[in-house]
Amino acid sequence: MATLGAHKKHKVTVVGSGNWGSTIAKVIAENTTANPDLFEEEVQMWVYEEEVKIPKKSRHFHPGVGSLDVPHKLSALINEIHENVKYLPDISLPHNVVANPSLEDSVKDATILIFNMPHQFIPNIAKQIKGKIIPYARGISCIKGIEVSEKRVRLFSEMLGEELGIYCGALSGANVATGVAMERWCGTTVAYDPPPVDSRQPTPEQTPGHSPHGSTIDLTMTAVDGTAKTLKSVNGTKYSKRLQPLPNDYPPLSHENVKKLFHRPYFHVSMVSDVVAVSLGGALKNIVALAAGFLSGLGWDSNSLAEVIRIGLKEEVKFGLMFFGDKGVKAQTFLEESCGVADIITSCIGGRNFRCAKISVEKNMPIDEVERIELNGQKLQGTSTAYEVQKFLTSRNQGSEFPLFTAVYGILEGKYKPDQIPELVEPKDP
Ligand SMILES: NC(=O)C1=CN([C@@H]2O[C@H](COP(=O)(O)OP(=O)(O)OC[C@H]3O[C@@H](n4cnc5c(N)ncnc54)[C@H](O)[C@@H]3O)[C@@H](O)[C@H]2O)C=CC1
Ligand SMILES: O=C(CO)COP(=O)(O)O
Repeated sequence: MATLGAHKKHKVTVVGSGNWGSTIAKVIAENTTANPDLFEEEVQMWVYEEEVKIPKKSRHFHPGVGSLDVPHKLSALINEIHENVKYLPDISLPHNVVANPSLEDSVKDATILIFNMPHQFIPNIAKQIKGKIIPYARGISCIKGIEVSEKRVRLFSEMLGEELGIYCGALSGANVATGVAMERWCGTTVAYDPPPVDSRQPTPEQTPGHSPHGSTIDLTMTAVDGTAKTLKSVNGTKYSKRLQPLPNDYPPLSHENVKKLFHRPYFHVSMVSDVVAVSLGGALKNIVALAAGFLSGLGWDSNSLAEVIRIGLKEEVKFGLMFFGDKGVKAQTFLEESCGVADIITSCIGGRNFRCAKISVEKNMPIDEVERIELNGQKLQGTSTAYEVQKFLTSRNQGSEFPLFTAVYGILEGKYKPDQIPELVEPKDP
């Protein structure tokens, strides 16, 4: 897409610096360097500050050098040695990744915000940056989780869009972070489907030939003269305030340009418009991976894991169509894209949820305890998602329609044993 007339560049901030947050900052920083006409080279990465010691097994630890054996601020250490020794050890980060411990400062000038942290921390982060970001900023959520309140379930792309008054897309795929960080080939799916925010002057995001909106757009167009009306909803996402068009002096955020922010030779991006399936696939597969881990812990083999994957995929699609059917979700996205089938498979082979669930059965230990011992501060997303999904299904009396999700919840609660999974997921006679 031509960038004629554009003279500003997008400034990108990654909000989060865990295992995946640091990896995606690396990917993006490589791409801002490769695309200097579109993006400012420096990528800010917000770091939840903590004191860390350089591990003795790290290549940065030199015995006898005293300063290396004392606690350091994580953000300062990242900027000094260009490595996140706690959450992404042994991977060099490009020098244009700049760690920033101040959340407000890191986001203040960004036109593109990449949200990438364990989902339980997002509501608090959204509260802190509300009103402190550029009003026409755009977001991409890399978060694999969902937000559940009393009677509704929200994607984090929706939640961030609504709370911050910006458009937010989603990135998700079969992307165990260490493999991506080591530049081993995989695919990912990016959903980016912003509404047309100006009826008279199409925004640069409206790429010819890109007819993105997955479902009927129920929104009030804004006008260029300032008599803009409030956008009510886009694909069902309610915006608390008017969506601001991206000024024309920025390069358009077309699918082509968004892809340039993420695509690498080792990280192949498929652009879609189905934000729901991309977000839900990433969230729900974490529950499925727990089931696979429980069975693997019993010593059951790949046949059992394949059955868990099959049933899990079916429940993902059903959940999407049942609760987000009005938002343009497509079964095809789950079945064909990395964010669906491929993510379930990798997560049931090598993800943290799988590994910790397996160990919890092998050692007969609560999974929270395994998480604490094994993950060095990284967070499991499947356990909280299993509870959140169950809370939502129970409030609608629909738990029995999702037997695998319900079985995982029951195992976490101690109500069932992992070897009961087969009988729990067996279809009941009508
Ligand atoms: N690690 C992986 O292989 C992948 C993870 N994801 C998803 O990416 C998201 C982020 O995960 P990771 O980067 O792996 O995180 P992580 O599991 O490494 O979590 C640790 C992060 O949480 C931060 N943190 C701890 N306490 C905090 C607090 N009170 N407030 C804010 N931040 C706090 C830590 O500073 C650290 O950055 C999750 O939704 C995850 O499901 C997606 C693809 C791959
Ligand atoms: O999302 C992932 C792979 O795509 C990683 O899953 P875990 O959080 O279970 O490690």
